[in-house]
Amino acid sequence: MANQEHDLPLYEKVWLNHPFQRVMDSFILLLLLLLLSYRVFSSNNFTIPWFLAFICESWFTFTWIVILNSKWSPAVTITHLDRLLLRVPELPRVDLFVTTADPVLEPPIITANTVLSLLALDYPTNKLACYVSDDGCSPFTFYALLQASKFAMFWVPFCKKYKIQIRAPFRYFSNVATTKSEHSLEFKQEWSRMKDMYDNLSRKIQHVTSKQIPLQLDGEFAVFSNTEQRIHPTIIKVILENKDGISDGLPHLIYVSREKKQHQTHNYKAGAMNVLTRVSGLMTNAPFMLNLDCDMFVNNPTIVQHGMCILIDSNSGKDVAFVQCFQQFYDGIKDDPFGNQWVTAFEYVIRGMAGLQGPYYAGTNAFHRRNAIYGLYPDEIIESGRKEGKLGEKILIQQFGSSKEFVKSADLAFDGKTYSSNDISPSDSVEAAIKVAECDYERGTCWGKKIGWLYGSISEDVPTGLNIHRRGWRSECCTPDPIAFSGCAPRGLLSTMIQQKRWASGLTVVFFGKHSPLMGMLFGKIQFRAGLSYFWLTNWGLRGVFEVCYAALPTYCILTNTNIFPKGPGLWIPIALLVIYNVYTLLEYLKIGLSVRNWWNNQRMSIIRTTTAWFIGFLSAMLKLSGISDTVFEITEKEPPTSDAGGNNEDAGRFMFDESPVFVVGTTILLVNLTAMLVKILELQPTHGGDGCGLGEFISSMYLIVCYIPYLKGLFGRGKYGIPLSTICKSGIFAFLFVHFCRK
Ligand SMILES: O=c1ccn([C@@H]2O[C@H](COP(=O)(O)OP(=O)(O)O[C@H]3O[C@H](CO)[C@@H](O)[C@H](O)[C@H]3O)[C@@H](O)[C@H]2O)c(=O)[nH]1
Ligand SMILES: [Mn+2]
Repeated sequence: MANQEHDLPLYEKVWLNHPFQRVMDSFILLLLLLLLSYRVFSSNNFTIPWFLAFICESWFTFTWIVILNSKWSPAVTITHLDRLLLRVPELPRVDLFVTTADPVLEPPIITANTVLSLLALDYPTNKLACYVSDDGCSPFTFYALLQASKFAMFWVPFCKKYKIQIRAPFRYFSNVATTKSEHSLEFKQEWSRMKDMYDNLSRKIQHVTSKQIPLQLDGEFAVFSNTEQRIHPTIIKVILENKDGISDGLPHLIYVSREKKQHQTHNYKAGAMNVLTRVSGLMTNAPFMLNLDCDMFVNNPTIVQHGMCILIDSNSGKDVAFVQCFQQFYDGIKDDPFGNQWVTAFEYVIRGMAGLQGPYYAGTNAFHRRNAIYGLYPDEIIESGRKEGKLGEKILIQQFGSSKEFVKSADLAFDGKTYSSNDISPSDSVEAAIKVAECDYERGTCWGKKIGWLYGSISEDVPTGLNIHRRGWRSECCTPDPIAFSGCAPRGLLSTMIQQKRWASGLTVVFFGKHSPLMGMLFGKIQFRAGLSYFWLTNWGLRGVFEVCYAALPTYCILTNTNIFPKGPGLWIPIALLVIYNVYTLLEYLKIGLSVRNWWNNQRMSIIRTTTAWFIGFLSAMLKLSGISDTVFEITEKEPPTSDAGGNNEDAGRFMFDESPVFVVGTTILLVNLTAMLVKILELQPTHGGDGCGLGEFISSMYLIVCYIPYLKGLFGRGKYGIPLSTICKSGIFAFLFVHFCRK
């Protein structure tokens, strides 16, 4: 009987079928092809604009095929915790990674909450170790973790005793009403005690970070004296150590700030992740790792069990390298005005990828198999060991660096062996760990090139995932109820644009680099459809170029009184496309319970984002690829938890601008279109013998203006709600040049 239970699968994968979606997708594709053939076969004219339109539309058709390919075989995974729990003694160890990089943009209280939610996971605590990487080298962050670890001694038992779901205290206390009568008196008392303790904790952290109370850099903190954010030696501190290996205590908690030297690149988050991988390899060497950004917290305390159901399943889990959970956000502004909650992308595209070789790695909310990160191929594993003969120590040192201790741990990881619980005592390995966190450690090794998190792109997540898929691994989504993790999305237009620009730029570098999906398909084991679905993601920057070009065409036509769209019956093709595409996407939104407003906001933002942030991102990627300037990882600002937890301040959802070049592009597009409208209405168009501009161009230009209405308001807005004068001037010059060039 027991044996039989052992054979039951721990998870199942179910493919979904959406016939309506397939019909609509195909119909839209048909219309696109019709439009293309119209262009080819109409003897109308073969002018440059006509040709450009053809190129752009071919691109859009290709993009549509990519999207349709990604969406067509959606799958969900169903995990069986009950079956896993029959094997509790054999549950594998899991190392938990959190990254933070700036105590101002990422308030330490947020990181502390992430860590608290991890410490309180429903998983044997002797099998967990939590590592925090602090690229900010901030005594404040360290202080916050130290205080949080003291609070954890009360918080974790409280959560487990009362089966609390949300174990990040700031969220728990902000949205749970606990004075309900069904709660016992004992619970209410403990609840208030916890709340007082948490308030006290956050007040202390607040006082220190706001420098109301100066932090003395002595004792535990002495290592932080004489450090600068970008120049300091490695600091590793074991904050909590589960010395007796008890399963219902607290996990290990380790603070890591890798060495930084002036003028030495540190490869941003990818560099931090590789250091965490090595440090944890020395200390606990768990076969699996979970990585979270500091702005995410555990929303489902059983999530590690869910993840393990997939990864240790003896059948279909064998070739799964990582398990990706959706990125979902709390306190999202109503109706998603800046389009950064990505609900439909996860629901349709990423679920779709899950039915192919698997979702891409999104940088956070993912469980990784350690030896896959170390470069193992799935077919090198047989049963629990490694098939091929062992790599010699010499080769391992070449690949993994000169730490003998680390090489030994990597060797164990390759063999699928782990340290026995009794051997684990993180504080014994601090010295060796400091060494592997040094700047020069990676020199000449394969870190960041072939193994670990890959360097070179500021969207390190995508090439890292591609590199894993390239070896023939699969990945899976894990979407339990309640949702696995919850985090904060950028709150304003500015931070959204910074994030979008970074993604587009990083993804473009990937697209043209040696870790591109195409290379993975040609020379690696990325399956055809999976590789194609990666195009959806890696093409974001390129999409910006085509959309800017396509946006310029109708205005050019209006200004010069020419046309790119068919006239007469042919006009119905683009019009039908516009209408049907919009109705179809609207239905997609309604189907998963989103509002019409949400749909429109996202629709509009997709135009604004593509033509501005993605376009600029593409340009910056080109500068990087041609070696002119490097790109930097600009960190998204995270809002500290405030008293008005609903985010109901008056600025929420309002468009605010600054002097960033992304707004110059948008304002230019708007100004050019307004000019074109003016020219049309005042009938200032040149007259010539040819075929003049028609309804198609007019509708396109109007549609763009409607999308850009927030910018139109910004032209007249004041203060932060207005587009800065300098931006308007720059855009004015660009717009003038464009109009002038057209009229010539
Ligand atoms: O030098 C750095 C820069 C950033 N980070 C960390 O990277 C994470 C992500 O940074 P954030 O500013 O929050 O960026 P987002 O745009 O929200 O992140 C998304 O995009 C990134 C790639 O651009 C991915 O790494 C993330 O996982 C993904 O959530 C945070 O934990 C940072 O602390 C570092 O550790 N070191
Ligand atoms: Mn983030």
